[in-house]
Amino acid sequence: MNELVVQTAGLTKRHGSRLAVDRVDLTVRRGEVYGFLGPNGAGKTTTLRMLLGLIRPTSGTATVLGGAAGSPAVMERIGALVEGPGFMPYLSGRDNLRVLARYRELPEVVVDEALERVDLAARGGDAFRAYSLGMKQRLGVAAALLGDPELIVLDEPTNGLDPAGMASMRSLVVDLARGGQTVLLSSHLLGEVQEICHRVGVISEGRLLRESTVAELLGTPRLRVHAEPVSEALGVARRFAEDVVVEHGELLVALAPELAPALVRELVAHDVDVHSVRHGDRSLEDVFFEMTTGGAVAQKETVS
Ligand SMILES: Nc1ncnc2c1ncn2[C@@H]1O[C@H](COP(=O)(O)OP(=O)(O)OP(=O)(O)O)[C@@H](O)[C@H]1O
Repeated sequence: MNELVVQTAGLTKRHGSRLAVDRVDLTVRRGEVYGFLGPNGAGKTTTLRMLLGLIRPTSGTATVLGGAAGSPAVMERIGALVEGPGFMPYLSGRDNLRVLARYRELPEVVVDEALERVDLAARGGDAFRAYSLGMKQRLGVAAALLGDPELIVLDEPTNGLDPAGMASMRSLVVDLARGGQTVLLSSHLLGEVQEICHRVGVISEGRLLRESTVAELLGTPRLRVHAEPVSEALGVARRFAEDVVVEHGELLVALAPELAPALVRELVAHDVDVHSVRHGDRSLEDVFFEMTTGGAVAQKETVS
């Protein structure tokens, strides 16, 4: 599981005076779904294109499946949906895949296998132009799956899809990883990354700000406690956890949920009225906002 499928060192791409990707060191491990997460213009597509050898880095290196990014021997083992796939509108989905399979000298059987995996077998005979956006995206993934690649690179695979299309794309990605394939996908959707990725790399303005598991990124779970008087509650809570803040009149306590009953007992023993205790986990969105703006998650009040 710890074998590195992708490793970059100081990967940099400059367009004129603009640094699109700035000294990125990222690692993707075999068998994982890696989420490359960042706002529009952060440098995700540029990085993926360098990993696929579609553009050359200005400096730095990228090793993919043990070889140089973009080398023919490596590309044979990668499937990618990075630029919109160039399908022929009047050919059926199946015939479009047949063309690709023939070009790559793959046996015909891989076409139906790929259609099956993306749940398009029943509509494989329909013309590409008659496909919904979701079906077009799925066909793009099917094209990436031809030849059973070890690494699948998907640039914003759910972009433009409706909620049902997004859900089906997410479950497809999860299935691919279950089948042993490594998936590197980019996204600006935090919830999506939180739901399906094992590890994430957070990129903003060309810099990789952090690379870790989603759980590590979210940190210790928090309890959100509505209790009064707040100053008394704060004093009690600080005996349980170092990290306690007051937010919108409630305490946010960095404490495992199983310790909630003990905290409540102690609050009550100190004549504090406990109105509610909820899980107050930070979302990936909060963490992301903090990282990319360097600001606080929310307005914090100070209580003396
Ligand atoms: N060929 C190019 N010439 C000049 N600037 C470019 C070129 N390609 C990308 N850029 C710039 O590099 C930066 C990173 O772009 P990139 O497409 O990699 O971002 P992204 O994270 O994929 O964003 P999006 O989600 O919008 O696709 C942007 O500021 C973009 O305008």
